[in-house]
Amino acid sequence: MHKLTVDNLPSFGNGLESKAHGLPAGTTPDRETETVVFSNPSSPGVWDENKVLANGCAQFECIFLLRPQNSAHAGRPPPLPSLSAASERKRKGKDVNRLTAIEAIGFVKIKSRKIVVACGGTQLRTEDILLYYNKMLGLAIQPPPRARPGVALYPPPAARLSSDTNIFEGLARVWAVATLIQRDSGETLYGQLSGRVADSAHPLTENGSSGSSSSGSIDRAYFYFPDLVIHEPGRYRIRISLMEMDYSCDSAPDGIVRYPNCYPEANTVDIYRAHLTSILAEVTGVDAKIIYPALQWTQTLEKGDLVLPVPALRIKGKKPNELAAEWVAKFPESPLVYKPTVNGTFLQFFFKVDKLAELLIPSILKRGKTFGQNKILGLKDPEDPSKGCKRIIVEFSSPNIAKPFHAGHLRSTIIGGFLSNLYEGSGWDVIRINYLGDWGKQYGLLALGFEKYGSEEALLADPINHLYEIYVKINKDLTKEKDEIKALEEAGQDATQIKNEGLDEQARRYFKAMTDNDSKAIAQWAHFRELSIKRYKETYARLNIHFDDYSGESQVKQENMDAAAKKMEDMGISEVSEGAVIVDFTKHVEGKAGKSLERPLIKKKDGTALYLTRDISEMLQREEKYKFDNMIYVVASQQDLHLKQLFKIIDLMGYKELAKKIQHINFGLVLGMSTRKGTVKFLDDILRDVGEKMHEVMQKNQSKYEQVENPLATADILGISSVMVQDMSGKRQVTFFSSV
Ligand SMILES: NC(=[NH2+])NCCC[C@H](N)C(=O)O
Repeated sequence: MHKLTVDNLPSFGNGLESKAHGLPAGTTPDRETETVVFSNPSSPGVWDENKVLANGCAQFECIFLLRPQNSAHAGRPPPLPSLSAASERKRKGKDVNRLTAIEAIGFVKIKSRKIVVACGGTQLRTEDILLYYNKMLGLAIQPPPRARPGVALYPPPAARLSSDTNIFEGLARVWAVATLIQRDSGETLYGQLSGRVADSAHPLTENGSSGSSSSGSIDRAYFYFPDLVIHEPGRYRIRISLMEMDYSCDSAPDGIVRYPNCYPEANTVDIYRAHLTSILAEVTGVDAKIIYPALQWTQTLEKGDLVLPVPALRIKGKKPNELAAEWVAKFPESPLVYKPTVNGTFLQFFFKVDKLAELLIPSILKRGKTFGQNKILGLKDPEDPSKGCKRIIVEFSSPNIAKPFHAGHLRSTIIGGFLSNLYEGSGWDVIRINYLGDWGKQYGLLALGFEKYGSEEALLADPINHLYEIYVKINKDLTKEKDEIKALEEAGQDATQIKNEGLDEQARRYFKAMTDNDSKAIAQWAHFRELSIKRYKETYARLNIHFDDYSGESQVKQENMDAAAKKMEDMGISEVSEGAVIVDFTKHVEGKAGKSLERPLIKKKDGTALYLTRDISEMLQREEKYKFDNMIYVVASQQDLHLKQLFKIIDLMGYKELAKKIQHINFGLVLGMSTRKGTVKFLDDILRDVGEKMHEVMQKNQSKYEQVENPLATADILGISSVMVQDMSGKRQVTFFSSV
């Protein structure tokens, strides 16, 4: 961009303005005079309360009489354009000389500092001028002395802003926009003025360099329009409008429509959506409320930054592509977007890049770590923050103690972590729950295994791996026992003794002791659980993930399961089948849907509860404990059926409100997650492996590698990040292959 400083800012220079400024003719105003012309009470631009317009803007104006004469500026005026015979005739017939009369008008609204232009609003139009400051502002406009149709105005119009208060801090949000107006009728002439019609403020400090102000001095800024072209001869006024974006959004003044879901203060793209909506409402004649939600993000940038599917505007009787072409033809010049393009039945919008950067970068700098967050979304009542925010439970990761932390758990951890952060960034109160697999007969078996193979020392040193080793060993023993029983029975021999005293029976009894609250059994189990959680926490911390509640299957209270079972029985949801309790969905849900839900077990013959039984009561417990507004289960799609059964049972039990609040977020499995070493069993191993792989890759470029300060730690972070990013970049429901 052309860079201006105080010294090369084109000066007024031709003496004509001095007349308009009340200075003796022929004098070239010095810089100070130029700048403060409108705050000079004797100048024509004096503030006049009587001119407060209906829209709340005060207007003061200064007419510059422009006649041909030698200008004093250094640059040469551009050559006259060669005019076509037709326009030459038109020009002569209308007795318009080659110069276009230009009038500059400044509008300044002086009121409270509150201002809304783009805030959820519709007002980001070139003709809108809303600058609210609590102190007087001076606006000086320097029009060019000559203007020729079809040739860039020269010297380019520039506007200066001055204030005796500090305006620099708000300057990133101030823009000036040039609009061409028919001199007599006052009509706004879209399409007749081209070039860059909008500019953001360039701070101007006393010493001439851009930057922050020194306190006590007058803050000044300038706006510059280097390439404005008026196409047809005529008499015009150029209006320079100042506008300030207000991203704070705590209130919208009367008359400004707020689209639902429009948060420009949090999301710069919403400024564009609001802006496009106001233009499109005019161009299409469709209600803005229909247009705004129809403007969508694109998947890839070559399709534009925003698209409008034309059929979404529900216009009957015309083909969408014809409508699109019509609208493009009518689309006015915009400071923010290029003319849209038609692609099939879509209108594609491309943002003007320099403006986007000017809007986006200050917003990023200002908001720092909170950039991208929008806490309003999570409010119970967006109009009244005192009512508090909504609460969501995200249940994710949920590994099983003493069993491998497999790829499914990893994906659940990553997706659940992201979801939690997204909700948190959206202002929800997020409760992260890890629902551990920590209950059932297998934990009785694990305790027996520990008696046989365990060591307290090894347990303390590495609980997760040690418990897993024991689990593998004791399961081997169990398989052996089962084989023995099978062999005996096949040989027609009696296997009762093994059945009554074997490992399986002992495990059952041990687990029974656990459910009966036997203190010794419970203490041992709790010890395993605590040590495992401690280690999990350390690993999760490497992923920047934490949980608010380590719940688990063990935490479901027996009395709650009894109550739920009774309720299901009373309501006729469950029934006894071959000594066990089941839910036969074909009896409750008609047709195919009922059939596909199958006939899950609720209680085994021996009266013990199952995975599904525990999930039912756990959900009711969570509702009681957390009084959540929504709950998400992040679980692999392998368990789709389980969760469908769970949700349906809750619905059948009459918890209709609860049933509406719960959601299963599933995902495909990651296949081929084994690694080169074939030793990946736990999250720690996965993270170690990806770190090592990353380190290998880094070493391939030795010269770069040497520049890395702490290569191992860097590789570790890069490895973890790549695992997370790779997961999120793939489609959630797709099963994909991955190998380290
Ligand atoms: N509420 C639930 N059932 N959550 C899913 C738990 C996942 C289970 N622990 C597993 O590893 O398969």
